Amino acid sequence: MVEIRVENVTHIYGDKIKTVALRDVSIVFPNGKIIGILGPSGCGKTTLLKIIAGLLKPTKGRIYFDNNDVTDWDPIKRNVAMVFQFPVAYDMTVYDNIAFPLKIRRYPKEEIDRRVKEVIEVLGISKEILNTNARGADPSLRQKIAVARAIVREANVLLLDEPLTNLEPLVRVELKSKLKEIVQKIKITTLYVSHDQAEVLTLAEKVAVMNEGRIVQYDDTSILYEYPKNKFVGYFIGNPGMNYISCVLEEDFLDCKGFRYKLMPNEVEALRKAGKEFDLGIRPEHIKVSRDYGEVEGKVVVVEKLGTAMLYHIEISPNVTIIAKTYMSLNVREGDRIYMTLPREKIRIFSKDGERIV
Ligand SMILES: Nc1ncnc2c1ncn2[C@@H]1O[C@H](COP(=O)(O)OP(=O)(O)OP(=O)(O)O)[C@@H](O)[C@H]1O
Repeated sequence: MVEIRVENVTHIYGDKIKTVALRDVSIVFPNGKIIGILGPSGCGKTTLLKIIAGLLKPTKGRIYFDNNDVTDWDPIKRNVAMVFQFPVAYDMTVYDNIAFPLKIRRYPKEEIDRRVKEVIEVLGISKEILNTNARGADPSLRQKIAVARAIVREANVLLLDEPLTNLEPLVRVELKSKLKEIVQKIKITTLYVSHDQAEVLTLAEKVAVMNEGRIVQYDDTSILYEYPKNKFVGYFIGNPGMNYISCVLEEDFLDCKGFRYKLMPNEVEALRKAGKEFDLGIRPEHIKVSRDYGEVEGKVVVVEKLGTAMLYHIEISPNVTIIAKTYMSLNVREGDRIYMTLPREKIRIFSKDGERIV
């Protein structure tokens, strides 16, 4: 296991039609930790993983494993293990599939046996199927075999690119907790890419959020959620994302059209430096809703269910609708009046160019 340092990496695909996939990315992935990479489709997540693995040479910039500059090393020399969305099962027995990386490195037979036994135990692969052909295995078993093959040798880095995406929900939960257990046990530096933010936020210790080829925030999961650096992260993290209400700074309050938000003296000072117009941000689950009282009044325009939660879309002034998420049913219908309380400690304020100020 190693610390991975990405320094000023830019990657451009194509000669005639150019696509800039990464723009001057610098980031450090600490030794032995599991780090998530989140971002919308096409933001450059897979390109970054391929560059770290040595499958792609960056157009510009360097990659370091500890103090070694590995930019010109091939994937084998880097000793990186990878698991992708569509697991590869070789046309051989389950045992041979798992033992493959050890056999090509000419490990002694007893050592191979010992390691295969260890990983099948951790992953819950039954001994009975070791001699069956892996091609016939169902998708969840094939993915377990792919993970087993990745961890059976002492790789420097484990790269997981959407490893659970094609699995049944129950198997996803099982394999997710096994992955966490494995990374904690063998302390391998792991990068985990997924579209599923809930999956990444529960597995990873720290998460890098990407957008348009850049890292926009790299923090502990609770900080990303509570203190998004900008409006993009506030909206991207969360389900649904953060609400934004545009407002204007007056003497010592924000005029949010439907209501006024009283500011503390230090907030007034910080906002004055940044201009006149802002966006007040609040997460749907932090809004307290009531049929009888609250500081902000609105009209329910849509009621929908999201799993066990209720989402109320509430119009607080013409063209301004926010979403409140609650796990209690209030027995309100579309068209009803509703009242909201916005807890001070949960309110964030962003400049018009999207950066968080308060
Ligand atoms: N081989 C390629 N040739 C040209 N453009 C490419 C190639 N691979 C990726 N791209 C482009 O580079 C950008 C980043 O792609 P990348 O696959 O790294 O994003 P991603 O965040 O992994 O997306 P997804 O979540 O959809 O897999 C996208 O605009 C994509 O279309």
